[in-house]
Amino acid sequence: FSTSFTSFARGRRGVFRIYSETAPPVTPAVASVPPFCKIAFISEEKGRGVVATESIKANTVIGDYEGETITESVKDRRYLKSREAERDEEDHRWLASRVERGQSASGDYLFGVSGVDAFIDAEDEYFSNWTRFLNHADAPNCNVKSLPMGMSGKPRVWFVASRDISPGEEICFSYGDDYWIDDAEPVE
Ligand SMILES: C[S@@+](CC[C@H](N)C(=O)[O-])C[C@H]1O[C@@H](n2cnc3c(N)ncnc32)[C@H](O)[C@@H]1O
Repeated sequence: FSTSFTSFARGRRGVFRIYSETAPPVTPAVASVPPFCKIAFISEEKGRGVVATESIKANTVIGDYEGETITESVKDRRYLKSREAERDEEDHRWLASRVERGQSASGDYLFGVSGVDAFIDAEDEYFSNWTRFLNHADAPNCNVKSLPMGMSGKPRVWFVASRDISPGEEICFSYGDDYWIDDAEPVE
């Protein structure tokens, strides 16, 4: 099964700069980082990312992409400007909760899982884990895999090292061409 990474608000980089001048809060996503890597500020363009602190062997499963599992129609109401008017009370509560907790709502952390009407939204750091900080690279050192249903009964998306990774290297995967459709271009 293939999986696509989705962005709805390319160019809204402001959301990534909010924390760049002050220490970011230790959210559950930040606290979940495993011993073999750390979350670090990479650059103004990329924001934060994940850097290996230990050697990681090729084919190591490095982690699962965790977040809120939502349907395509919920995803569209939350993030598409053209569908904003269709938001129901729950959608409004969801947005207010993000704002209250200082969480962005850019739509840049969505994984569409093939074979099922499901997107994993890892934008909210209180409902996701460290893998939300993995940045894109054209020549990545890890691959992404997915299944429409894992042992939890929900879709499963996970990352596997595609080659040996050395301490100090940024851990990245390829978001795919569809992610960078608007004005923004990835940097290496
Ligand atoms: C899933 S987030 C990755 C974590 C993000 N860097 C952060 O600080 O929360 C995806 C966003 O990171 C930035 N990004 C990731 N890889 C990039 C790259 N190679 N070049 C430029 N921006 C990148 C873009 O703003 C993109 O929308």
